Order: sequence, then structure tokens, then C-alpha cells
Amino acid sequence: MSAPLTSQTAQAKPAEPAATPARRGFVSTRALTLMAVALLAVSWGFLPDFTVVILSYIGLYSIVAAGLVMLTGVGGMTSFGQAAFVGIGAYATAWVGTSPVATQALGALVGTNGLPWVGLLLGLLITFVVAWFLGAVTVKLQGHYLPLCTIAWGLSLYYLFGNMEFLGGQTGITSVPAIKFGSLSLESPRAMGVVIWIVLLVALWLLHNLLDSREGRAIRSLKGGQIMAESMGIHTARHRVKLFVLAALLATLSGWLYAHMQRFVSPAPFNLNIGIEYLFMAVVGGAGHLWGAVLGATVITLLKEKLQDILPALLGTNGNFEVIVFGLLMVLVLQRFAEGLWPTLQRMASRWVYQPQAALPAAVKPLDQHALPPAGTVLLAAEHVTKRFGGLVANNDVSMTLKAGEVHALIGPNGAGKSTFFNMISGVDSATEGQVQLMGKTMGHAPSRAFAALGLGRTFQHVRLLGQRSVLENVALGAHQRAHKGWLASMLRMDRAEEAALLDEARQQIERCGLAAFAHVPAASLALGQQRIVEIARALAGQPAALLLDEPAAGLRHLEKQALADLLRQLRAQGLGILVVEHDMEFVMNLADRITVLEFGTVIAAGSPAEIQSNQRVLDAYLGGGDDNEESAA
Ligand SMILES: Nc1ncnc2c1ncn2[C@@H]1O[C@H](COP(=O)(O)OP(=O)(O)OP(=O)(O)O)[C@@H](O)[C@H]1O
Repeated sequence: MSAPLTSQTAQAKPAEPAATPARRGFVSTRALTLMAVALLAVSWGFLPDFTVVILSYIGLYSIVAAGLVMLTGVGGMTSFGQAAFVGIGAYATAWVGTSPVATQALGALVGTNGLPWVGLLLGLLITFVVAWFLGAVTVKLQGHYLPLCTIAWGLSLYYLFGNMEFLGGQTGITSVPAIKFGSLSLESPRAMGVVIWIVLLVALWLLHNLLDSREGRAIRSLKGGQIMAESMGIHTARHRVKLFVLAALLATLSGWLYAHMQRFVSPAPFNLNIGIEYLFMAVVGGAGHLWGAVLGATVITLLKEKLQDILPALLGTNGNFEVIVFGLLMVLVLQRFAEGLWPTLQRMASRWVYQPQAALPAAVKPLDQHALPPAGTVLLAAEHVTKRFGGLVANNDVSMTLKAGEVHALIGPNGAGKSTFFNMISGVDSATEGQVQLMGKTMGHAPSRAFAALGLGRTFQHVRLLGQRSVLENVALGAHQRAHKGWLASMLRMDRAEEAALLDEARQQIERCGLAAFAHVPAASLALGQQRIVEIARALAGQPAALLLDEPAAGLRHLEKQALADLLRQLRAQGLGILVVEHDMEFVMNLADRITVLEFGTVIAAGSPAEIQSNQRVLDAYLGGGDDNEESAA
């Protein structure tokens, strides 16, 4: 058993984070939420009509903003076009409920009371198809393509609503029927408001469950970059599209409720301005927090309402002055509270309120294990790999193997082509010529997740962790592909046994790497060296046969390096094949079984540490060369 990697670190560090964050508050977030909901429910019947209407609108906006929290705050994608999806939900049900064609054909089939439900299904179906198509086309693209596309989409649908004769043109559709359950009619805003808030609370619960699961970690990883997420076995493009569709469906649900509350639809509430306002709600509330959506919707609705009253009285003239003040206030809020208001509120309330630890089943059935290949088996083979970037040959006819039960080091001066090669043998990039085989399978242009599925784990030269999430969650992400429960199962909490197994696996790998004391602290709060170890633990959670480590010793202190070397020796003894790209020659020479040396993209030497240390060409090119290396080679 290797020495814990952080025990020595602890001697050098004056203060260490506690194993679990100390519980400071006396009331749990869950109890507080239940109390707030109970208060709302009890007071609902006594609130003035105007307050009920405002609260109902807040509920409607919160549903859309919650979708945007998932899309933007958690998934890192921006949409200005959610109002158009709200419009689809509203117009679909308004058309089904009022057009003679639809009411006659469908009324006979489902009865008058069934029409709103058909309207809901139609709206969700149209949105599903449109959002899936739109998402599939745009979300794979990086940068500003998605926001631009959602603006175009939002604008075109707004004009479509206003110009379609059968949708009532600019006048819209009136006399939308109320939702009825038998003889109970939801005609009054007070009754409809109850439904809106029930839908909102259920949606928040489902989304909370989704985020608190294996699939939730996968969604969060989208913000950590495509390369990292794909290396964990996550199909990032599919998750992005699903997230986009989810947010769109929530917007459509809100539109459906809106149409049956207002009983009238016209294009105005679905224009681009409103789409931007929805985004404001999510961002001002706190784009990474579901309750931030409710807070943002509340703040912006109340603010607009008050400004519309106060400003004309103050200025003595009518006009849309609230838009100007509103815009300025938004800039100020965002400048002062970059993460939104919810995290600030959470910090202020942390003396009284605590977050309860999620209860998971005690009896854990471990994740499936598979035996590692016998020592000496070739796990990874690069055959005559060449990589060209235009005229630059970054790798030139490179061949090497990684076998089970060995540590193979890849060394070379800066710019020698190590990272390029690393990318090729991990699926980040593909070779211009030659081929890479993993577990005997030719990989061609296979993505990183295919490499992960075949048993390849990796770390990154520049650490890629979800900084705000705990070490435990980060490591559990590495075990993603060893479990299978999907979005629906996660939302309905049908994944608890599997989730417990995943977290247990993560806990074991954290202990294996000596990081047990840090399991519950945010990964970003650890020193760089410790973060590198978290990456190793995360890779191990995927149960790899081949482990690729990109400069694992960089940023580690002497004792930490020794402990890391001990851990790698232990992993080698257990049968893993480890490829290390490293500049620290002392570390490499004491650890590696075989070394391959690259210079200008070409292999100039390969052999045991002793052979490499006495190779004149290597001494000239690297070990005995530039100033950078003299120190480390000493
Ligand atoms: N995407 C790219 N496009 C063009 N040139 C690239 C690209 N990636 C790498 N290169 C070039 O390929 C060569 C090898 O770079 P690479 O990053 O693989 O070297 P390295 O050995 O990993 O260096 P270091 O030790 O500094 O990380 C360099 O000349 C680099 O500028």
C-alpha cells in the first residue's frame, strides 16, 4: 500500500480543510422549503387577487428560467429564444381549444375537457421536434453559434405567430377554454395559480434530482470542456441536445399554463425582448442554482411592476422609462453579484440554514469489476503515427507500445510533440498517417469516449476539474461509464442504488490515493499538486487498464512526488499499464520501466532508464542540453 499522498503534504501545510464541511445552521434547506411552500399554500386563499396574479406570473416565468438555469448556468449554453418555445406551448393549446377544425375532430375523440391535454401534447411534440433539430444542428458548434441561432429562431417564430391567419395574426386567439377536471373548472387565476405552482415545484424537484445524479454530473461536466467530459465516457453532443430540448419543453409547459390562465394569446409575450428577460431572470437569480430561477423571476417581475407604477408618477409623463432603468439596474446587479443573487443569499443565510447530506441506501452493491489483462499484454500500440498541422510535422512515424504491468515514460524537450502524441492515443485527435490500437482494436477516428469505454483513463497537463464541486463528485464522474441509469430514472430517484455504488467507488479511489480527508471539499480549494492526484483518482474510478498521465509530477513537492511514485508503483503491481509524459527526470528515471524519447516529433531513442541515460543522442538533445533540463536531470 502506498503512503497517502497528502499525509506528507499535511505536515507542510498549516491548515487543512475538514473531511466534511462543518454544519453551521440549525434549519435544513429542505425544512425551510417545506415551510415556505406550506405558508404559500395556507395563505393562497386569503391573498388579494392582484397578488395571486403576480405570484402566478412569477411561477410561469420561473418554469422557463429553471430550464435556462439547466441550459445556461449548469450546461454552459446560452439561449435567447426561450420565449418562442413558450409561444409554441401557448399557441398549440389555444389553436386546439378554439379552431373549429380541431375542436370538431378532436372533441369527438377526447371530449371538450380533453382538448387542453391534446393541446399540451401537441405543443410538447412540436417543441421536441423543433428543439431536437435545432439543437442537433447548432449545439455541437462551439462559441456564439447557439445564441445567434436562438435569436434567429426567436425572431422568426415571433413573426410567424403574428402572420399566420389561422393563429389570429397580430390579434391572436381569444376564448381559450379553461382547464377542467370533471366539473372542477380552473377558470379563476386563483385556481390556475395553484396548478402553476404545483407544476413549478414538481419541475424543480425533478431537475434537482437530475442534477444530484450520475447524469447531473455529466451535465455539469459540459462546462468543464468537451475533451475532459468525453474522456470520462460522456457523449457530450447528445447531452447538450438533450439539455436544450429539456429547457425548451419546460418553456412550452409554461406557455401552455399561460394560455389557460390568460385565456387569450397574441404574439407580443413571445418576442425576443421577453426571451432576453427570461435569460436575465436566470442570470440575476443565479444561473447555476435552481432556486435562483425563482428568485430571479420574482425580482424581475416585481421590479418591472414597481417601475411601471413609480416612474410615470415621478417623471410626470408616460413612456416606457422602466425599460431604461431596468437595464441599468441589471448592469449594476450583475456587476455587484456576478454569480447572481442566490449564492449571495445562501452565504448570508448559512449561519442559520444548512444543506443536508443526501441519504443513499446503506447496502451498496459494488459496480461491476472486470479483470485486468495479464502483465505483458499490449494494451496500447501506436504504429507509424504521423501528425501534420499544415506544413508542420508534429509527430513523424512514431511507434510505441504500452503493456500491462509497466510504466512507460515519454520524454522530450518542449515542442517535441509529446502532447500531440498524447492526444492521438487518447482520441482527442486522430493521426494523419499510421494507426492507434487499443486493446487490439484499431481506433481510427474514434472519439475519446470510445477510448474510455475500452479501458483508457487519463489526466490532463492543465488540470480539468469541476472546481466548485466536491472531490467526491469529481472522482465519481470518472466512473460515469460504469453505470447506466438515464435522465428519467435520475429525475424519478430510481437511480439511488446505482448512485450509492458510484459514490462508494469514488470514495474507495479517493482513499486509495490518500485524499480521504478532502472528499467533501470543493476541488478548487485544493493545492495544484493535490488536484493532480484527484485527476488520477478520477481516472482510476473508470477502472482503466491503461492509464495516461500528462505531467503528473508538475506542481508537486518532493515528498508528494515520492508518494505519487509509490502510488504508481502500486498500480503497476496491480497490473495497470501506465504511460507518463513528464519533464521531471529524477521522477521518470526512478519510476519508468521503459522510456521513449521524442525530438522534433521523431523517436530518437527507446529503452530502459539506464540505456536512455547513457544514450549520447539523448544527452545532446535533452538530458545534457538546455538550461531547463540541467536542473531536473541533475
Ligand atoms: N493544433 C495545432 N496546430 C498547429 N501546430 C500545433 C498544434 N498543436 C501543436 N502544434 C505544434 O506541434 C509541435 C509539437 O507540440 P506539442 O505541444 O505536441 O509539444 P510538447 O512536446 O507537448 O511540448 P511541451 O512539453 O511544451 O508540452 C509544436 O511545434 C507545436 O507548436
